[in-house]
Amino acid sequence: MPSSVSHSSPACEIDRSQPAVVVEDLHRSFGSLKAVDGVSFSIDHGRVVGFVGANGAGKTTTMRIMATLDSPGSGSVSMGGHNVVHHPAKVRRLLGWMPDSFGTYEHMTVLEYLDFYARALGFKGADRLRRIQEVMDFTDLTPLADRMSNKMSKGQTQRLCLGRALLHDPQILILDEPAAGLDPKARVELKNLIRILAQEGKTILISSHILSELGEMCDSLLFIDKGRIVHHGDAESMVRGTETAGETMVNVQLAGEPAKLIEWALTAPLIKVEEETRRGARLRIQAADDATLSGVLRRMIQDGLPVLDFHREERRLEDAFIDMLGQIDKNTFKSPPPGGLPQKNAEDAKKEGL
Ligand SMILES: Nc1ncnc2c1ncn2[C@@H]1O[C@H](COP(=O)(O)OP(=O)(O)OP(=O)(O)O)[C@@H](O)[C@H]1O
Repeated sequence: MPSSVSHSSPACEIDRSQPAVVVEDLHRSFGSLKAVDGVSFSIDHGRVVGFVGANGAGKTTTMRIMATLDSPGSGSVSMGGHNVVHHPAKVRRLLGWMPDSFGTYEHMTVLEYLDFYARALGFKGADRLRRIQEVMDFTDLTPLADRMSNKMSKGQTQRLCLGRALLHDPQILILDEPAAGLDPKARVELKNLIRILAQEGKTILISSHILSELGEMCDSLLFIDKGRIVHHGDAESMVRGTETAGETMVNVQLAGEPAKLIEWALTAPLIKVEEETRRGARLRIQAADDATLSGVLRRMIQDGLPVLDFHREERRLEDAFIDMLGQIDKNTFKSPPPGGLPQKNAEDAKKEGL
């Protein structure tokens, strides 16, 4: 795969005296529903920012306004120094938009599809053919040039959609869920393309539900919930910021029935079941010191649990996000069964070396 997809002619003038993207107090409602409710953020040139939020949080609505496809109720958005409402044509010239779903046309090959959009963008003659070839090489679509565009795999279709968005060599890219539905190999390929685009200095806003991948790929993460930005920072500070002092997440695997571990954890002091896993569970232990953690392991073994693996986990971005929103699924914090052993309080348990 080639290492670059830059084009010699600039797509549109871009004002570098201000951030590439500035969103200020953006609102957009559908009837009584406030889909975007006072969103503000900015993105510096050449940064890759992940846009994260639950279904219906307001990501697509925000991105569509940024891409000039919808109008704000109030507030303002400027892309490359151009206001999306006052100068949509300028914004479109410097912007590549990859929607979360897009239509391909029947009876149109990959080459014809890209050619159609290249013509619409004003490319002419040899320049157009050269540009299409550059984009097909970059997205690894050259071997598929004659393939019907509506008869491709999801990964190939996403590469075509990205290729279409790159034709005019935009400086800013907005990618809405580009990795959705891709298998692991296709996700890695897409991630590599995004990494190269980032190295070329493009400003990229990318939404996804796969937080761990976004954490690796992005300089910072923008978290949105119910139409409001709830955090903007790098993945590490996000994880640190939501860390609960004195807690440790431990992943435990058993040789036998995982249910035994869950049953045991329900009655054990200091321990909550964060998530049941195929062979055991992730446990949230209200302690961070070695003595207490080794005491927990000792107690498991004394109580006859066939422990195969017991290790501290790095805190996951998903956990941090859920904690931040205060949306921990209460079902994972099960109460002791009726008639079960009473929970000791944390202080008592610590005194007993647990
Ligand atoms: N055209 C529309 N008409 C009515 N409601 C809409 C419209 N577009 C979006 N909404 C609503 O606005 C809210 C935000 O939707 P949006 O698509 O922006 O969320 P999202 O974060 O992109 O979600 P997802 O991850 O599911 O794509 C949702 O409740 C959605 O149902």
